[in-house]
Amino acid sequence: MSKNLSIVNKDLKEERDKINFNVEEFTNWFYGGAEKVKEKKYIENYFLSDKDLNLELDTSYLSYKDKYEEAVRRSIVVYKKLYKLHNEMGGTHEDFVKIMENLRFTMGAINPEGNPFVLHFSMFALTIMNMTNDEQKAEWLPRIFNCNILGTYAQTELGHGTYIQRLETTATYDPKTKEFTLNSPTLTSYKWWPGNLGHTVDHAIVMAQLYSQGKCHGIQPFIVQLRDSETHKPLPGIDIGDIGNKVGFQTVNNGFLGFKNVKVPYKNMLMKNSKLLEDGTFIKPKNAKLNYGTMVIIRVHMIIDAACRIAKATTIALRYSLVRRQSPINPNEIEPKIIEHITQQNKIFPGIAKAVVFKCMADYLTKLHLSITQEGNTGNLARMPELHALSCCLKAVCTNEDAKTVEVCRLSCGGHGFLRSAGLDDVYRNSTAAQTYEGENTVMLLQAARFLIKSFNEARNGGSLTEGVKYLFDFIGRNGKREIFDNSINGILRAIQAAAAGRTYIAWKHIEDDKRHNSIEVATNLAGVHLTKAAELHGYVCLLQVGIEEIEKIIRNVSPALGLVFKNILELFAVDLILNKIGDVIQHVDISNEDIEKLEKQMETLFKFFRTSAIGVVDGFDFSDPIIDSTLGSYDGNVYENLINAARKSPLNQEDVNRTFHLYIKPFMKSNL
Ligand SMILES: CCCCCCCCCCCCCCCCCCCCC/C=C/C(=O)SCCNC(=O)CCNC(=O)[C@H](O)C(C)(C)COP(=O)(O)OP(=O)(O)OC[C@H]1O[C@@H](n2cnc3c(N)ncnc32)[C@H](O)[C@@H]1OP(=O)(O)O
Ligand SMILES: Cc1cc2nc3c(=O)[nH]c(=O)nc-3n(C[C@H](O)[C@H](O)[C@H](O)COP(=O)(O)OP(=O)(O)OC[C@H]3O[C@@H](n4cnc5c(N)ncnc54)[C@H](O)[C@@H]3O)c2cc1C
Repeated sequence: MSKNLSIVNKDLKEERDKINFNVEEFTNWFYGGAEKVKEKKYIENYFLSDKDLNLELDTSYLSYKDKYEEAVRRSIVVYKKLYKLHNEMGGTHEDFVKIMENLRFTMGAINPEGNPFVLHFSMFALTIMNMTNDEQKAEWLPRIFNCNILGTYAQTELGHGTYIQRLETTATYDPKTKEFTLNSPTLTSYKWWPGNLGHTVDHAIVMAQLYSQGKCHGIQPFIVQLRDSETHKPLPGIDIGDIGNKVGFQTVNNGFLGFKNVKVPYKNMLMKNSKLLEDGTFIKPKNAKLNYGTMVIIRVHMIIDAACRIAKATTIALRYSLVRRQSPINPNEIEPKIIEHITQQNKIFPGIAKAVVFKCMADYLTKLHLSITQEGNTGNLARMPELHALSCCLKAVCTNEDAKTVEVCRLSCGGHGFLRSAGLDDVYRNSTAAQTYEGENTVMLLQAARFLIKSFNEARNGGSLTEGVKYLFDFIGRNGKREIFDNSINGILRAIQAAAAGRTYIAWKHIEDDKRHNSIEVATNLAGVHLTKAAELHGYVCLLQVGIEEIEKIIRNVSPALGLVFKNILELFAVDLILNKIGDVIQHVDISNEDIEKLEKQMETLFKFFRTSAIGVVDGFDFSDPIIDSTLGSYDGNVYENLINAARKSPLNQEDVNRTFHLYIKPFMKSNL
């Protein structure tokens, strides 16, 4: 997609003239190579240039219902084109995934408040791909791929989202009719939240408690038809609808769903993992948690989403900060660009570094997921808990950081940041939604902490540990002595590791002490705050460790000028991290006041260096103007023209006197009260 062709603001041009590395080289890294960048630009342009999308229409002014209808209309334009492009590209599955992955971000510009088909093209399809036997794949995949049926993933209920073992929807098998009967026995058993469920899809993966031969066999996935394929009317026994207005995701069409004696054929239970014989005999899977697999895949994908939201928000905040002038630093000088205020740099530069490090982590986790899945396909499930713990931990840490950073970016744009046209509100709403969906973040941290405590026990007993938690051995080896701080990047990593291990030890000790008077479960609950802190610190250890490893590799493969920028970014991430976690570090590391002052000074030096590179890095994220969709963050930096133009489009400005004046205001003013 070409940059905006209008004249670039002179302050922004002056900044770009000073960039001392090759921006394109950075972009090539961010998207995985020059070929991928070309592909991304092509796909973006292919979709966004379509006039039928009518992207001129600002949907934020529409009613709830109109927003949904417009989102469906636009999505259909997109998906028709997707299939056309897929055919042109050769029609392989890889081509499809390639388009989908690029489309994910383009979709944000097309449906800023969410995509009413996202669950079909993600959780629904992925569950069928990964949890079915061969016959089921043959039956369902072509229909899903061709969109002859549309589906969602219906797990959460009114009463339970986190504790999925206690979901209440039942699926009772009758071997005589070879059917399941689905029921929602209570109000709290109603499915509640599934995206696209309300009025869009006609099928769902339904997670329900399986009853057979008089016993409950835990939650299992079923594919269930919900609406008639011709009329789209709910089928008999199905009570379905939209859950109403939300904080965000307005056009995702999250829904509710109740069942009353709904019959589902035998072949519709997904049977790759658990199996039910036709006579009703249940055969347990190798690991009961295999049914949670789709959630793991999506959590892995959520890290790159977090990186991209931060990249987008920092692009807006930085470009704006380079053209906005306010408050002279020296009283007799002209007002500087607001970025010259060091506090502004402190708000934005660490965010840019996070986007880069999260992208490194997303690449790492994607590879790890692939390799553990391949092991799983050969029957080796040994590393499933490690992947589960890591994906929970990073999903929580990255989306928490994401929401925090996006909000700081909004604040860094002052009053204008509060305008919808600034483009930060939808990013924030999507960030904060991600803190809850696919596992509430506290709960995710507690899952990761379980793994940490297990590993700590293992380390104490001289057992073996997975690579990512080997630092627990160092802590135990120090035998109560504190880690000595040294001010290098690896020194910072060791300090954060010591803090994470130390907090794990505090949580472990808390549990051990409380166990004397309580059950292990109660003792674990009482240690909850320590456990979440330990898991959070562990997440930062992983990010820094992977950041160091990946960025060292990158530096070896890019030009020296870009290498220096990456080095600067890594140090920014590390120093910002240790200063933010200094309380935890002080508890477990021998670090002096002078060391801390040195770190603070180092941060200032890092800011100074990054001051000239920052614009190159955010330009290198390569968000085109339609994707940025921001009056403050467009490539040309013409923020004031953009702001007034956007304001003029307000529906209230389409007439110079609003009817409420004659209806209410004038009579009120003339009434003399
Ligand atoms: C048409 C063609 C398409 C082609 C497709 C191509 C697609 C390619 C592109 C893909 C693009 C992707 C795009 C992504 C965008 C997606 C946008 C999505 C929009 C939003 C959708 C939102 C959806 C949802 O929210 S779905 C609902 C999610 N719900 C949750 O997350 C619930 C959270 N709760 C849990 O996960 C569990 O209940 C848990 C883990 C908290 C506890 O479970 P439990 O059974 O009660 O477990 P417990 O007894 O406590 O034991 C813990 C024990 O179990 C181990 N464990 C748990 N889970 C796992 C696991 N998954 N794997 C391995 N082990 C696991 C855990 O380790 C503990 O072990 P021990 O400590 O040893 O006991
Ligand atoms: C935008 C959005 C989209 C969604 N899309 C889907 C979808 O497509 N399909 C689907 O099935 N679901 C979907 N969900 C549901 C989502 O997965 C759940 O809301 C989420 O897993 C949290 O569960 P909950 O709502 O039951 O929260 P609760 O578990 O009730 O959480 C409430 C509070 O209790 C705390 N808490 C709960 N359990 C524990 C514990 N064990 N230890 C400590 N604290 C605890 C939590 O930390 C939280 O503070 C969506 C949700 C949202 C917001």
